[in-house]
Amino acid sequence: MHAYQRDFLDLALRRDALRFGEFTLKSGRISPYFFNAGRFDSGADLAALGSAYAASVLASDIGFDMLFGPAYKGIPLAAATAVTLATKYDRNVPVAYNRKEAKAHGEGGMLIGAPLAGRVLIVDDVITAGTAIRESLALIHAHGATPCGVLIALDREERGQSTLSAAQEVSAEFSIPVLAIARLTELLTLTQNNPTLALHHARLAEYRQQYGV
Ligand SMILES: O=P(O)(O)OC[C@H]1O[C@H](OP(=O)(O)OP(=O)(O)O)[C@H](O)[C@@H]1O
Ligand SMILES: O=C(O)c1cc(=O)[nH]c(=O)[nH]1
Repeated sequence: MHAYQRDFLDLALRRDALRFGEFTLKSGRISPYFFNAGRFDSGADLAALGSAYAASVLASDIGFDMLFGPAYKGIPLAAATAVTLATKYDRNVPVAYNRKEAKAHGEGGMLIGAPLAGRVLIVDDVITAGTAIRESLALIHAHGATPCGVLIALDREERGQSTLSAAQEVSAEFSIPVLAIARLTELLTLTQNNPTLALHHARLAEYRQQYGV
């Protein structure tokens, strides 16, 4: 495990953004753990996340013109990443978000922020079965823009529509990279090696047997 992955998982555990128990997921799967990016709820937390996301994408060879943060939790993550890119790396990129329900008054519509154009990098919190990312990809295509990659904090490494993981499927089907700061693999390593988390390890491993790749 890399130091930046441990730092991210440690922060998530300290903030209770990573919890163990029984959680129903968007896919209907019942999971023994849950990543709630909404717990990164201070300026300092968002700055730390923005730095981790920005560093990950800049260390990759993904070329991008703008960021897109899917509602809801992708919104502050894309914003934090855009702020870091501008303030730390002198790279001012446009940023856009969507609404879950269309707005019928004022400016109206589903999209907020910069028009979707050029190479769009999706910034979200987590990928499970890939539904949210596929919706974002469809939205970007529908606006005539080009998705160029997906940047997430946690890849749960779960099966999508085939025997591949959702991240692998999206990557192969759309010919784009899916970059994650950490994966279930690192979480399993952490829970195995940390005495206070060891009791969760078996349930995570069992869940991986059921839904993982
Ligand atoms: O890969 P998937 O199976 O689609 O699951 C992952 C998605 O589920 C959550 O979104 P959700 O819309 O539930 O919640 P949010 O409004 O809190 O972002 C999460 O933020 C991911 O976007
Ligand atoms: O699959 C989901 O719905 C999901 C999983 C997870 O760990 N965190 C989250 O916000 N959603």
